[in-house]
Amino acid sequence: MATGALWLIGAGNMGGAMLRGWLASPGWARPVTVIDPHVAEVPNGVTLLRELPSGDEQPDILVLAIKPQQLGDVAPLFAAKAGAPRLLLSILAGVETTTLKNVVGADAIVRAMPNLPVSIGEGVTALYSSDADNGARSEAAGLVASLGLVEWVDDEKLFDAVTALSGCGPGFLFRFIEAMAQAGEALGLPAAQALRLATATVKGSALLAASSNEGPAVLADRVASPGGSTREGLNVLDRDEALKALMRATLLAAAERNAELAAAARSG
Ligand SMILES: NC(=O)C1=CN([C@@H]2O[C@H](COP(=O)(O)OP(=O)(O)OC[C@H]3O[C@@H](n4cnc5c(N)ncnc54)[C@H](O)[C@@H]3O)[C@@H](O)[C@H]2O)C=CC1
Ligand SMILES: O=C(O)[C@@H]1CCC=N1
Repeated sequence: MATGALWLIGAGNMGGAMLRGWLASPGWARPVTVIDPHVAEVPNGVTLLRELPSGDEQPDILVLAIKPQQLGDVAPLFAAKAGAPRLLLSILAGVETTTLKNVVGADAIVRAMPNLPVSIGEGVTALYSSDADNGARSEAAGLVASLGLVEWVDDEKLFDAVTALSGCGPGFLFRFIEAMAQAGEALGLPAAQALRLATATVKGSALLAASSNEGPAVLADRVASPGGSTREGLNVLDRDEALKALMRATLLAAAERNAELAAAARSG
């Protein structure tokens, strides 16, 4: 297991989730420094700094996990440094490689789009790099492998799409669970019980879909006996492609926002 120092700039919702995932992964051996002016505490063994150290010291791996709108705050600190990290892993939605190269630099830059379940090793991390060699690519992939599924994206233009799907996706699914539970409640179930049923149903269905050789359309048909109640419910979701149209509009709105964030970061 690699042992070079890792600096994590920003340990909020997502940086914190990655940190928890890494520290829980077997054999994790890198010394970690969190740089965050606001985070209340960090796990045992992790160093906390309130700002990027001045001077030319650089880590082996720098993980950038601030908000895209906060990039301008750290830019002058990086500009003042003579060197650059060996590998930069940026999880900033929308912010492109060219912008990262201008602001931070690094021998190799890899964009990563994780999602919140990385904190329990069940996440998805999409990766893209225009300049990393095979060694740096496998190092980046190895870094996130313990956090769940890893998928490379070949074209940076598709990064906004994976961000909308798997990066934002947990947010949409949490909303779905909430809506399903509330619908159960409207049919008379106690709220807490409805939430338990909805959460376990989504979990079990996702596990089954992930382990099955059959696609979700076939699996849905397995639940829907002809003339039965599931079919009546599916008819509501399928009428005028109601659910599909809603998901298309949802992902499009998220992808368009990523493109706006990229444009803002480009213009500094
Ligand atoms: N929340 C999510 O599910 C996902 C977020 N992302 C990306 O992760 C990044 C962070 O998002 P969240 O964690 O949700 O935001 P957040 O607001 O929870 O975390 C940002 C952290 O950065 C810290 N910070 C602010 N200014 C700083 C500075 N100058 N130096 C060091 N740290 C600073 C804040 O104190 C905070 O702890 C964003 O770029 C977002 O696009 C990517 C995938 C999923
Ligand atoms: O909402 C956001 O901007 C970030 C990007 C992916 C998930 N959360």
